Amino acid sequence: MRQGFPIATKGMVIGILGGSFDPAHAGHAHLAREAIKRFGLDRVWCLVSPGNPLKARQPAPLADRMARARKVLHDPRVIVTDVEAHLGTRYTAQTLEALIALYPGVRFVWLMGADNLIQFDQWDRWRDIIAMVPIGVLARPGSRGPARRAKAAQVFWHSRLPDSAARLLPYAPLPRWSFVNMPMIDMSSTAIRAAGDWRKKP
Ligand SMILES: Nc1ncnc2c1ncn2[C@@H]1O[C@H](COP(=O)(O)OP(=O)(O)OP(=O)(O)O)[C@@H](O)[C@H]1O
Ligand SMILES: O=C(O)c1ccc[n+]([C@@H]2O[C@H](COP(=O)([O-])O)[C@@H](O)[C@H]2O)c1
Repeated sequence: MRQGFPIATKGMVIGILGGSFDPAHAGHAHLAREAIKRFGLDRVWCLVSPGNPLKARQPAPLADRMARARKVLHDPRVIVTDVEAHLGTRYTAQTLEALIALYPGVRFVWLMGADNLIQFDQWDRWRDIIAMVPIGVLARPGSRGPARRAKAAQVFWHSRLPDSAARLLPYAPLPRWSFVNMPMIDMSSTAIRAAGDWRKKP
């Protein structure tokens, strides 16, 4: 595998948590651990995005966000990667197409907090994304109700796997998604940024 591309072997089940990670925090680490447990994943790849196409605000430099994410997400099963910068992709549909082609025999699951499901129908080619990989949605404070009423959830309601069957998500026929509840951590990058420049802190 080329430099900058995480290693995966055939048969592995990998959850992909895309995000700005501006900066990474305990909520991300918690989501990754819970996703491994609930969906029976071998690894979680945290894809530190060059920039969310829906966010006008320019994030902190990628290298700073990567360094902080590596500190916060220190778990041997969690890989922090800037693979989108190496692929040259910005939209999730493109990224997934590239990863699926590059890693034959690897099963990918796209992970997101419930807040992302609310605006998922605004993502580029969102219906293609749900046709490409199963989607695991994890509860986030304040977002559970609105996420259930989200357009994507409504349109694909019949494709929802119940929380109790979440371990089947990586293997279920597509389209398939699951919403799992978990003990929630009320943390956000927005709140950390509001408290000051996180790059100046140890
Ligand atoms: N506390 C949390 N609980 C559950 N999911 C979370 C939590 N924080 C972030 N996530 C999820 O992690 C992914 C990446 O999030 P992101 O990097 O945008 O962090 P954020 O805290 O939401 O940032 P911001 O406040 O800048 O929007 C998203 O799918 C988001 O829903
Ligand atoms: O592809 C899109 O249109 C799209 C629109 C909004 C967000 N995303 C992805 O969703 C992930 C979460 O983004 P963020 O900024 O909310 O952390 C990250 O991987 C983004 O690239 C993707």
